[in-house]
Amino acid sequence: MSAVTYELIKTCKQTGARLGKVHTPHGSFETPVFMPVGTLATVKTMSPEEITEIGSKIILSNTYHLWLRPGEDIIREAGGLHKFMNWDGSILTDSGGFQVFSLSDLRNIEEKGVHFRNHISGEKLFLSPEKAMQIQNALGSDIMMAFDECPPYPAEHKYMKDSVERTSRWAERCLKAHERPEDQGLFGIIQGGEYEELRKQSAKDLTSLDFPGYAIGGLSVGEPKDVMNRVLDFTTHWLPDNKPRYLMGVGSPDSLIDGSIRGIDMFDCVLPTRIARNGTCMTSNGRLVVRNAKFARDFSPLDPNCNCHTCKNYSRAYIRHLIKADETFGLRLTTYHNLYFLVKLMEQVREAIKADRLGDFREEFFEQYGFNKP
Ligand SMILES: Nc1cc(CSc2ncc[nH]2)c2nc(N)[nH]c(=O)c2c1
Repeated sequence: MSAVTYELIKTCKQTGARLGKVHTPHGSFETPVFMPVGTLATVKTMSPEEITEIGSKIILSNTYHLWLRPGEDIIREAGGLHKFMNWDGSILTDSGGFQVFSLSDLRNIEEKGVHFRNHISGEKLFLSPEKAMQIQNALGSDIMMAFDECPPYPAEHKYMKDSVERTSRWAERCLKAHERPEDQGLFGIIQGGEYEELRKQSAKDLTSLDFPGYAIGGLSVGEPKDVMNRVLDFTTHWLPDNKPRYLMGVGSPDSLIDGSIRGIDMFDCVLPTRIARNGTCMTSNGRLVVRNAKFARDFSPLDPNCNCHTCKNYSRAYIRHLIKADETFGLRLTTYHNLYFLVKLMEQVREAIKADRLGDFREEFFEQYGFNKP
């Protein structure tokens, strides 16, 4: 019995969206779901209690970062990542390959794994499918990701084909190296760029290995949104209905809705927490850059339609003042609001699926948020 199982509850009659539930050793969560990112064992500026208060039941963390600092041995000795960070919900950890390519130089990828330079100390390091499994086993995450290569966008077909075939061989090595599949679910990651037959090959290779869930990787790497949507349209066809589908690194409110419409169940993105730290907020009427001078005497909430702690207690003028004064409390208020906004957005998506009207909801949300503006 896998540690992670999926329950398909219903499919939206108006779109390809699915209402489901994922069960892990640390609880269950409804899908489609947005997962806050806590790269270094914290969702930046938020306490675990606040993440729970916002309504999140699963967060992400990073194998690469925690391996480098503080080291998986310390986290293992603490009793695992849940105990170390005092979070008793579910945790998904990415496998490190993507972070090596986005953070380190001196990268040399070969069949055995990836040689690179530690982006903090400069020392030469090596990460392999086996090492990525060993680290995630030590972290004790509920959902582990296979070690993959996420090629740059765009990539030549020949390079992408060789990379997909290596990522499939690495996936098999991950399954062999994974110590406790009964305690931690391991998801395979589909690659293949924008090439339909490579996405089909990757999906067939990985679904033949029968992972408890599948991620669609290699997207949200700079490609236009219509390319991402086209790749989703044909890739989900080759994924089983009874397993979760996780679109990595996505995203913005429009991509969360469009990905849900295309049958994606799980999303993550650093966007809401990252833009919050420079004073940019997501609101039901579009983005609001609260540090702008025009809000200096605006005593209304960030979003008049939001019931979050920030919007019920603090004004744009006050939050602008804190951000301009580099007061940490300001970042906490914007981060709390942005995460609450996306968690609530996914609740609305799930409600729209229940009512078989996600297509109508998309039109209403896009209109109010301003996505349709030329
Ligand atoms: N866009 C994108 C984002 C991420 C990071 S997801 C994440 N890790 C930690 C937080 N969020 C990816 N990760 C992997 N392993 N493979 C990918 O193809 C890929 C693509």
